Amino acid sequence: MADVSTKPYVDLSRADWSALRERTPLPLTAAEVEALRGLGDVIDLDEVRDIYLPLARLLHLYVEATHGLREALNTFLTDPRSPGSPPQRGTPFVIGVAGSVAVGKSTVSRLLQALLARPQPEAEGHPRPEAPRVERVTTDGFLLPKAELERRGLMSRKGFPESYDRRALTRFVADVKAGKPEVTAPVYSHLVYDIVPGEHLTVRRPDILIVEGLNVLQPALPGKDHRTRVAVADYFDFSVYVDARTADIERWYLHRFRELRQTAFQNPRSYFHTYTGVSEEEALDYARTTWRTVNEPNLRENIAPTRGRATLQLHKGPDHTVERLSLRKL
Ligand SMILES: Nc1ncnc2c1ncn2[C@@H]1O[C@H](COP(=O)(O)OP(=O)(O)O)[C@@H](O)[C@H]1O
Ligand SMILES: CC(C)(COP(=O)(O)O)[C@@H](O)C(=O)NCCC(=O)O
Repeated sequence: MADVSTKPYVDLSRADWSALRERTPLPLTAAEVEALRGLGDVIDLDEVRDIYLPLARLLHLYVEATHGLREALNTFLTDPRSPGSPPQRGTPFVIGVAGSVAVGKSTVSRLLQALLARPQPEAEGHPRPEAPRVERVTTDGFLLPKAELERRGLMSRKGFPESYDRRALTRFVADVKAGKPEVTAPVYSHLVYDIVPGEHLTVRRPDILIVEGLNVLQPALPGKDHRTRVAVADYFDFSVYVDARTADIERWYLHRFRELRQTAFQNPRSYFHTYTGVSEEEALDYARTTWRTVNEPNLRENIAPTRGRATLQLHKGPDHTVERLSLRKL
């Protein structure tokens, strides 16, 4: 597995990576397997064991290392003239999850949330740490409201960087990262295809925050005054790019649309309810057009170019199983 190349990433085959699970303590208990099944996704349990358990272990190592850095910072900041000067409190560890529409970001994020929230093993000489509190937010809450997208002529650019209130998203993550006791985010409804007026989600100083969205690895826009602005990714301690071949992602997108037509779209309040009253072929034609004119160009122009900014790239095969991984060297 030795990697002597000068590339910024270490490439690991599935076999290399899954061998690391031998070093991952705490295999899943039967109750945890049941709980994971209850997440609502069809996740193969071998995949959880071979790919996502080692990933959760790696993330815990990063969290611990970050705590170590904070202690070093506190030592540095301690004023020798007033030894009682207050130490900096720990701030949440922030993980970004990026990738195309329908590549599996939500599934990976929900899984990581469940795995990271498991109680951690006792380290020698230390009391058993409490199970971390892990919160998850999706960036769709920061999409501009439908009326505003219509006003700006952006309805066919939904998911493109300009369809979001990027400042509000960055401010949200900056506030969480800074340790604010309560930070709120707007909520998007896939049912009505719009922001829900008056609804918010509140994040209260979690140990770990997962921020999932198409554009979370986008660099900052240059400021009007040419001063550098910050982007949401500047607050990430770790990031994952979920990668797959475009033809596979299109197939997953169409498959999900077909499933939603049998379930969520049946609700008369659904924005897509009309697609339950036409033939499957007609409904799929609409989905294919949305893929070809919105989601695929967004992937090509905006999302895929951010892949090289991620700490870890998961490369999926046609059946969602991870075939290879690229882990950034520090
Ligand atoms: N690991 C996986 N195994 C099987 N199916 C998956 C997996 N990940 C995602 N899917 C399926 O692929 C589709 C897209 O996944 P989703 O997590 O909703 O994507 P995104 O959040 O990127 O839009 C869904 O139908 C989901 O059930
Ligand atoms: C809501 C989305 C922009 C994704 O949001 P996000 O990743 O920011 O949470 C996307 O799922 C979407 O609805 N795109 C519009 C095109 C389509 O209907 O597929």
